Amino acid sequence: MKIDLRYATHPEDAKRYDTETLRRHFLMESLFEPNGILLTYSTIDRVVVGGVLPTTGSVALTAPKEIGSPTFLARRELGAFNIGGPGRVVADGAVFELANRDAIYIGKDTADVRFESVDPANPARFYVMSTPAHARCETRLITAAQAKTMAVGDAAKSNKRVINQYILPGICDTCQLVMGLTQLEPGSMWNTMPAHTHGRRCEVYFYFDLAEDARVFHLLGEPTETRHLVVKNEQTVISPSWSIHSGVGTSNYAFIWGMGGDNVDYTDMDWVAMETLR
Ligand SMILES: O=C[C@H](O)[C@@H](O)CC(=O)C(=O)O
Ligand SMILES: [Zn+2]
Repeated sequence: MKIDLRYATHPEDAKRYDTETLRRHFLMESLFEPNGILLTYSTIDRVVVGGVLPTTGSVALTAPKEIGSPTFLARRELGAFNIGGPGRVVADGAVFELANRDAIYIGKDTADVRFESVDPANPARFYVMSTPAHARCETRLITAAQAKTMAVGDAAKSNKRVINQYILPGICDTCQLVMGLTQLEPGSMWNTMPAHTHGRRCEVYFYFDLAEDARVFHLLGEPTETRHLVVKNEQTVISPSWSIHSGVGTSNYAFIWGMGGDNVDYTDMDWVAMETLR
């Protein structure tokens, strides 16, 4: 396992960052390594995000020093989405089968977590996100069919997409972790415009299902001080609570969003009027 430490940033500092500095603080460029776990630990809401790519072996979630506990989930909860071939998560001996786009919520106190692929030639790819948790919610599989879907946007605005909510109260009990997956329709490239912030929570976007030469111009920054990051397939951007998080692609794409912070109310967003954006 490799874990990269990132620190929180004040928006007055962030507005002076050049491209390279923005990328160093807010972008995770690489998440997958065969039979490995690549994580980023951010002091923003103490979220941990990353990827697990089991091929021939069973990949165990160990607790590096940054986690500060004997096991990874002693004081945390975790969500994992499979974006690859058929996979398996084993949580304290209980086996969960995850097809493509199925997710699992793993509750606090789960001591032993392992990730596996059914077929090493068509490996599972798990995108994971973890937040601190101080109560145990039940570990459970949320299949793509069980997610709550919301069709939003329209083709004339190039933002027709389906927001799939997976880890949210009412669908799956959780302490502070909230996660879902948004799929853009062919011909639609914009997500989340008009944009919003939510001072109560940070948000992480993991973009995937992009062709090798496709890019998403991810928008971040305070609404009156926007910046962009050019993002490619399977890259991740962290948005502090003061930042918008929106993007436009050179093609359609999908992304997994996840939040951590002070509430688990999906609708708690501060919408930004177009007139305000700079
Ligand atoms: O706070 C919620 C999030 O930003 C996302 O759910 C937005 C999103 O998936 C979309 O607009 O497509
Ligand atoms: Zn948001």
